[in-house]
Formats: sequence, C-alpha cells, structure tokens
Amino acid sequence: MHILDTEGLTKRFPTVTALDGLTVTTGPGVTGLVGANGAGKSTLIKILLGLLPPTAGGARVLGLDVTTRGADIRRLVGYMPEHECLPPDVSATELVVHLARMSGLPRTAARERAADVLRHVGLAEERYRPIGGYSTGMKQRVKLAQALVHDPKLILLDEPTNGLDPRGRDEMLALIRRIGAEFGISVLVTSHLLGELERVCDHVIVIDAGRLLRSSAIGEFTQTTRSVTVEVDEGTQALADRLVELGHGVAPHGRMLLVEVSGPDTLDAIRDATADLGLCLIRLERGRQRIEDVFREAAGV
Ligand SMILES: Nc1ncnc2c1ncn2[C@@H]1O[C@H](COP(=O)(O)OP(=O)(O)OP(=O)(O)O)[C@@H](O)[C@H]1O
Repeated sequence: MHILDTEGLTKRFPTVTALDGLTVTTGPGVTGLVGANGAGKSTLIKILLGLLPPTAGGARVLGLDVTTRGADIRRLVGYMPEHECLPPDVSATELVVHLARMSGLPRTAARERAADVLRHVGLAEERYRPIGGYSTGMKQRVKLAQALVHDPKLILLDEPTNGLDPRGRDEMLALIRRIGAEFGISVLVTSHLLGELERVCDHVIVIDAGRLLRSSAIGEFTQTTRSVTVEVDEGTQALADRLVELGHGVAPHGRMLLVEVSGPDTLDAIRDATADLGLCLIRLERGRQRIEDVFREAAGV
C-alpha cells in the first residue's frame, strides 16, 4: 500500500505557488523529502495532515483522502513541527502525557506510553524538569516523543535536525533510522541537507519550487557512475595531460581528477601513467553519484 500519494497537487498562496502539480507516491519505510528553503516541504506536510486545503489536485495518506478524512489521518499519523512550539513552563513528561490523553489514551496508559517514548528518544531524568531549560537537542527529542506517543503508523518530521550540532544531528538521524527499522513506523522526513538523507532513507523525493524533480529509491540516487576519482600527491596536471594524450576523458575535480571509464583498460592506463611519471597514487576510487549531484543536474544549477 502507498503511505502517501499525491496527484497534480497544487497550493497557491496570494503571491506564490508553493506546490505546483505535484504527483508522487511512496511506500513504507523512511522517505526523505528534500528541497531548498521555500521549496514547499512544510506546505506539503500541512496538506497531508489535512490542515491546509489544496488549491487543486489531491492527496491521500495511508489511503485516506486529505480533504475529507483529516481527523482520521491525524489519528494515524504523528507530526513533528519544524519550529519551536513547546510550552516552557511544563515538563516533557507533563506535556507528552497531556498530548497522549488528548489523542484518546486513558490516564494510566497515557503515563506508561509517555514514559516509554521519552525513554526511546533518550530523555532520562531531565524529563521531569521544565522544557524552558532544555537544550535544542532535548527540545527536538520532546517534539519527536509527542509525535510517537499515540502509536502512529506514519510520522511526518519537518526538519528534525534543524539547529543541532553534529553530534546531536547524528543521534537524531540514528533515532529516525531506528523508528523506521525497529518499530516498523513509516517516516517522512524533510531536510535541506541532502547528505543527511542519504544516511537514513530508503526512498528520496526531491522537490524544487513546488515541482517534483525526482522520486527514487536511495540506491538509484547513489548508484556508481562511469568515472573514477584519481588523486596523486603532486603532478596532477602532468597525469591529466598524459591521460588526455592517451585518449581518456579527464576533468579536474578540486585537487583530484575525474577520469571517464571507457572500458576495462582505463584503470590499467591510470596505473601505468602514474608509474611512468613517477607519481605517488593516493586514491583511485569508483565515483558515486550523490543526491546533491542529482539535485544540481535537475535544477540546472
Ligand atoms: N500561509 C502562507 N501564506 C503565504 N505564503 C506561504 C504560506 N506558507 C508558505 N508560504 C510560501 O510558500 C512557499 C513554500 O513554503 P514552505 O514553508 O512550504 O517551504 P519549505 O520547503 O518548507 O521551506 P522552509 O524549510 O524554509 O520552511 C514559500 O515561498 C513560502 O513563503
């Protein structure tokens, strides 16, 4: 079953078209939604939650129509908003128990479930202190905990690594991966940092100015390319000249060279040219396409 699917989804605000005929589907697992700031990610999430009506086209979440089944969708879906939205004067426990009760859990079950999710996201003793004194990383964990407390089938995470330092970001990404893999909850996670999504997603959707650039399994994004990266300690230009003389396609790439692989003898030619010129070979590596490259290509940047 599709976790979400949209067809010709369009959202126009008075001065801007935030989503422009977006047609996309994704299945279970962790899906990344990538786009620059203003690409339409948050608008899409609000439409998927049934909180914002589309101008044209349609969307379904877990098979439910967003325009008519918003309340049912919100029962089955958890949402972690992008912006700071937590009350400073209550503790994480109080907030998460309260939200669990609002989603219909009886008092005892709400307490137990809140304790479970707060433990899963890594908030220990601090959970009894007022949220106002928390670090950004702790606040992000509270937002994640409240998205999980009613045992959703799918969670929508809007820029969950925003404002985190590298360690906090790694921890948050590991948590997202665990939620997808161990708890079997599907995840839609947005980010403008493409490298992050490569690490945790099964599927990636790239949008730009409200339009779909690409939607593929992560393996297709990062498949190997037809070039190798070559790095020598000195004499990069001499090596490039020699390989060009021999008829190979060579392009500079910072301190390295990208050499087009035309056949099995290309690697031998690089090895022989390096040895003939007396250079020290530091790296010879099969190129991999990164999401960033796809984004640049598609956007014509
Ligand atoms: N309520 C609104 N009224 C008018 N314009 C809006 C509204 N919400 C979003 N927009 C505009 O729609 C476009 C898409 O915004 P959106 O917040 O969906 O982008 P985003 O990809 O989530 O970016 P960011 O990460 O910066 O939030 C932007 O140009 C934004 O200014």
